[in-house]
Amino acid sequence: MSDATASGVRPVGVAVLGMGTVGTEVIRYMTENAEALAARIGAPLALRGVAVRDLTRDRGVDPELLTADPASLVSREDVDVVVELMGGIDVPRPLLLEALRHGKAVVTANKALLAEYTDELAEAADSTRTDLYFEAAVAGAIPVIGPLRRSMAGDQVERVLGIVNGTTNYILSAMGSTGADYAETLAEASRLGYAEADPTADVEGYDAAAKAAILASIAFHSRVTAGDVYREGISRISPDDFASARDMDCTIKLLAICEKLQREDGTEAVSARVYPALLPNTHPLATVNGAFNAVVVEAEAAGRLMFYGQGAGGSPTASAVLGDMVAAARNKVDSGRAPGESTYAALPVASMDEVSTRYHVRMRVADKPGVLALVAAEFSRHGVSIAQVRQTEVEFPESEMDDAEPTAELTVLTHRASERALADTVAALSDQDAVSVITSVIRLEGVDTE
Ligand SMILES: NC(=O)C1=CN([C@@H]2O[C@H](COP(=O)(O)OP(=O)(O)OC[C@H]3O[C@@H](n4cnc5c(N)ncnc54)[C@H](O)[C@@H]3O)[C@@H](O)[C@H]2O)C=CC1
Ligand SMILES: N[C@@H](CC=O)C(=O)O
Ligand code: NA
Repeated sequence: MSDATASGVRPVGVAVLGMGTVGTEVIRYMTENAEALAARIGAPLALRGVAVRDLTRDRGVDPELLTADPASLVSREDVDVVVELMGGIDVPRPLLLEALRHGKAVVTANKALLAEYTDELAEAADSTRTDLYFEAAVAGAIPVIGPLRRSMAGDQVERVLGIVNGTTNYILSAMGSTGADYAETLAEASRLGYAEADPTADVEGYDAAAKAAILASIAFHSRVTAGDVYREGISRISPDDFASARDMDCTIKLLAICEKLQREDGTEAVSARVYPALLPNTHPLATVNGAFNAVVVEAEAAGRLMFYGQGAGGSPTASAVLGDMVAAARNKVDSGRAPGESTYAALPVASMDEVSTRYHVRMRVADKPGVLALVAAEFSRHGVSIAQVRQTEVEFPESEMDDAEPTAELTVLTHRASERALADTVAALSDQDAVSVITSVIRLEGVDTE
């Protein structure tokens, strides 16, 4: 990227903070496609500096551009756009506030930061009428933030349902299709550059929860933070759960569900939740596998939309970062502005107790007369209607036959019920002597019937 052009157009100065999986690809494409990007922007991009931790590594970038001091880049006169690809919260947060308050546009992929501090960052951007772009923060390469912020700004979004974490989808897809080992598949996802620096963020649902918070905030024009999102990860999902899913012609996906709920008093609230769920094989999201993501948006005027693509990986994510960079750079050339953030609706966040869905409960019970009736009575006592029941005898190894009590595996699929009623039912069953263990409770989503 040159610092001047034959036409004398002032270049748009870019600083990149972090040159890891995503940053490396962003800089590669910036360099390889410099002319095309300049034509689209109306001016060339000029890489002013790259913040890295290790200055000694050869990164294919002019060593003169490398710095271990990201703060030195964010307020430089010759920097117009700051691209943050470091991750984490405590280090990038002050850096990006400083950049925005100096009128630099910010492009970031940092969902953990945005899920907590979008309001503060947006306010800083407004204070100097500069831009905050973050398409890469949710669902990698998939353009879903832009459509929600811009294309659907005139519609009434009712629900956003998606697979928004590539690492867990890669793991669950492998477990479901080949019975792959959880730990080995997670290690492979890290090797492929899908997982966060700490993969706990992925497998315990924190990453998906951060993305759900961002989606809910934009879709419902309200402030939803990661802490507002009900979150379950996938580490408890077992091969037996997949066997059960197959028996029901279902698969298991980690879903992010953001929706407006009508409360009993007629007011609206926002529910945002992330959990592994059974999904019928006929559902469009059931065929989203590997590190792919997909987001289904349901809106009053548009109806149902689905956005699909690679949700993780350095190159796919770089696509979204580069798109934002072009937009931010064009705005610097043309004095335009990115779509703003509006939390005017200020809807309250619903508690999980206000959510109702369907549940698949698996338990080990004594195989003797009256147990089935006892279990059914507990569901009935808590107002949970049973849709299907399945009981199979448990086979014991020869060596355990003499001492083993006849035991059965009992599976109950419910009709729609409240989280509270289901939780109370499970607690009551756990207290029953005839129920030795509740082996799993998984919600069933994507089924329109009650
Ligand atoms: N990997 C992926 O598929 C996606 C990642 N993201 C997000 O993009 C961001 C970057 O992700 P990755 O590139 O995968 O992470 P990474 O861990 O591969 O790269 C981060 C880089 O930033 C550097 N860094 C961290 N703190 C620094 C500091 N104080 N000074 C200088 N350098 C520093 C690290 O040394 C590392 O090279 C994260 O916020 C992540 O959540 C978003 C979408 C997809
Ligand atoms: N670790 C994340 C990266 C993209 O956001 C994921 O697996 O989706
Ligand atoms: Na995206």
